[in-house]
Amino acid sequence: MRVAFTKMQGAGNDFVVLDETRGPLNLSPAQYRWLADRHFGVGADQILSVRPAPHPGVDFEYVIHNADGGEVENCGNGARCFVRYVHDAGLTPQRTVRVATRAGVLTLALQDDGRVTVDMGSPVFEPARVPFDPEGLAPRAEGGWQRWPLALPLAGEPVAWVAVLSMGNPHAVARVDDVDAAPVAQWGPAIEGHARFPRRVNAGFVQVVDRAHARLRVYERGAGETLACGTGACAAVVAGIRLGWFDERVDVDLPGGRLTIEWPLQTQGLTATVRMTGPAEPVFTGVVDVPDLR
Ligand SMILES: N[C@@H](CCC[C@H](N)C(=O)O)C(=O)O
Repeated sequence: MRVAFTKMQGAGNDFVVLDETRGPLNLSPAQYRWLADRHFGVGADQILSVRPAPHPGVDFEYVIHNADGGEVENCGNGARCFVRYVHDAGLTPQRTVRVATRAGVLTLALQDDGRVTVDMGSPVFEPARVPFDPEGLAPRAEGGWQRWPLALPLAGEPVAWVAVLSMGNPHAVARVDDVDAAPVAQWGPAIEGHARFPRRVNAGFVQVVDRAHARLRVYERGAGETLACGTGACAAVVAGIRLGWFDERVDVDLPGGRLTIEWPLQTQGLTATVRMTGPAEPVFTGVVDVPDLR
C-alpha cells in the first residue's frame, strides 16, 4: 500500500504523521512498527494519525501509536506537531484546535513565534487510574502527602524512589542528582515493564537545577529513551511542584530541546490543568510502499 506521510519533530521527539481525514488506512501494529523502524522504514518514536472529529465539540481525532506498534492514550510533543500539521496542510484555517484523544479532549494553540501551547488537562493521581498498584510499597517520610515518592524495588538494584501519576498516559518520575549520569538504560526498561504497572509506564529521570529549571531524560513506554517526552515533562514538573521542588512555571531541558511547563497548583488547586509550550517542526514529506504485514 502506498502511504503519503510527513515527518515532524518536537524537541527531537520524532513522528510520522498520516492524514486519515479522507478514510482510514487500517494499518496493522506490524505496519506501524515498520513505519517507525529506523533501518527498514521511515523512522520515528511515534506514528500520529489525523482522523475526522468523532463527536461534536472537537475538530479532529488524534490517534497515537508507539514505535512498538501499540496504540497509546496521549503524546505531548505529538500534540504540538499535530496542530502545526493540520494548519500547514490546509486541513483547517484555525490556529487553535480541539482534538479527541483516548485520554480526553486537548486544546492546541499555534503561537505567533511558531511554538505551540497545549492545554494538557489535569494530572491524575489515583493509582487505579494510572494504572498502578502501590499496595505495600514504602513511602519516603519526607514525601508527606499521598505516600509520595514510593520505593519501587528493581531486580538486582537498589529501590527507585518514584512519584507516579497520569497525564492521560502513565508516568513514574525519579529525582536524580545528575541527569547525565542517571541509569536510564538500566532502570528505564526495569521500571517500564515493572509488575506494579499493568499497562507499563514511561520512566522519567529529573534533575532539579533550581525552582524554575529542570533537566530531564525519559525512557518511554514502547519507544525507549527519546530526545524529549512532552507528557514526561508535564509529569516531572507536576510531581516536583507537589513535592515542593519547583515553582509553578518550569523550563525543562531535555536532550532534544526545551519545553516550558506551567501548573498553577497554588492558585487553582489540584484540578488545575497543565500548559506545555514548545517547538513543532516539519522535517520532510514522502510516499512509501508499506509492506502487507499483518
Ligand atoms: N513522546 C510522547 C509520549 C508518547 C507515548 C508514550 N510513549 C506512552 O506510551 O505513553 C510525549 O511527548 O508525550
